Amino acid sequence: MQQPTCINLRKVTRYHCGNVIRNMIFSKRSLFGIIEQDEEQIDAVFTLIEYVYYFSISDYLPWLSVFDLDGHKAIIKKAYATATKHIDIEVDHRIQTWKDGNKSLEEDILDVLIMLKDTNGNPLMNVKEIKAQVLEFFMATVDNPSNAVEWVLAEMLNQPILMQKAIEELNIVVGINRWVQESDLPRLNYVKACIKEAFRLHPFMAFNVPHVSVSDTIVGEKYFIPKGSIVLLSRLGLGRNSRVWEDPLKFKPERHLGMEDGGEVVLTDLNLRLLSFSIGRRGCPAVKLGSTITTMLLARLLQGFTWNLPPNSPCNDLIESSKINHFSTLPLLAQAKPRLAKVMYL
Ligand code: HEM
Repeated sequence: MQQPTCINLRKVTRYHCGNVIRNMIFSKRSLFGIIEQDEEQIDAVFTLIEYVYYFSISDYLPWLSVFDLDGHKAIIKKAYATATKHIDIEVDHRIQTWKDGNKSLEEDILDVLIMLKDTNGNPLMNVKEIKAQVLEFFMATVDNPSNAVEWVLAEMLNQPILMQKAIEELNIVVGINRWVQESDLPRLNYVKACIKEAFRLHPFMAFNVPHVSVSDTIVGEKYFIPKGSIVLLSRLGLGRNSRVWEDPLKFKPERHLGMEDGGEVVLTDLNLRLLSFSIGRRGCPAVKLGSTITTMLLARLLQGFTWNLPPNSPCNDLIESSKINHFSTLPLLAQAKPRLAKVMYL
C-alpha cells in the first residue's frame, strides 16, 4: 500500500497564496515557469514583510542609515531585487503591449492599474507606482491567509474533534462529488470560525503595521496621543485579552458561532475585540478577497485530504517563535491522504 505523503504545510499555504495573487494580477500562476524561482520570489516577499516590523535605529536617527549598522538595508535590498525582478519585467512588457495596440480588453488587475485614468483622462499611475502597487498586493496577500491556515491545521491535528466537525460541515454543505466553491462559503460557518479563531489567537504578527499620528488626538476620552507618535496596535493584546475572551489561550472556534446577525460567521470583528483586517481609513480594503482566499484554501485542504501527524509525533509542538512573528518555530509537517474519488484530482 502506498504510504501517505508528508507535506510541509507552510510551503504549501504560502506558495498557494502566491499563485492566487499572481493569477489575479498577471493571469498566470507562474512568472518564471520554474517552480523553484516562483518559490524564491515568495520567500523574498516574506523577508520584506518581516522587515516592515523590525526595530531599526535609523528609523529614529535617519542619518545613521548610510552605515547600515544592523545590516537590514543589505538584506532588504537583496530581497527586494528577488521579489521584484520578474514583476518589473511583466509590468514593462504589459505596458508596451497596450502601447503597441495589441490589447484592448482589461483582463486582470495589471490591466486595470495600467488603464486607470485621472479626471483629465491621463494615466493615474506611472510605471514606478504600478510596480510598487503590484508588490504591495503580493505582500498583502501571502502572509495572513497562509499563517491562519497553517495554525488551524496545527490546532486541528492536536484536537482531531475540530477537524471532524469541519469535515462534517463540508460533507453536508458540499458533499464529496464536487469541489467546494466560493458560492458555498456563506454556509461554511464552522470552517470560517476556525480561521477567525486563528486570527484571534495566532495572528501573523504581534502588532499591526506601525503608523504615525498626523495630529494630536484623544482616544477613548482619556488617552492623549501627541502628533508624530509611532502607534502600534497589539493584535495579541486584543485577541488574548482575558477581559474580552473567556479562556483566551484555548483554541475554541465555537466562540465565534452565532455572534453576527443572521448567524453567518465573518472574519472581521466590527467591535474590535480582535484585529483581523483592522478598521478605519488604513483598514484592509480587501476583506472579502482575503476572507475568500483563506476560507477556500482551508476548505479545499480539508475536503481533499485526510490529515495526520507524521509517525513518531504524538502531537504538534505549537511553539510560537520568539522572533518577531508568531509562526510556530518549525513549519507544520503532516501526512496527507486523498479522501475523494481519484477522478476528482485529475
Ligand atoms: C486574510 C487576509 C487579510 C488580512 C487578515 C488582512 C489584514 C490587513 C490589515 C490588518 C491591514 C491594516 C494594516 C495597518 O494597520 O496598516 C491591511 C491593510 C491592507 N491590505 Fe489587507 N489583509 C488581508 C488580505 C489582503 C488582500 C488579499 C489584499 C489585496 C490583494 C489586501 C490589501 C491590503 C492593502 C492594500 C492594505 C493597505 C491599506 C492602506 O494602508 O490604506 N489585503 N490588511
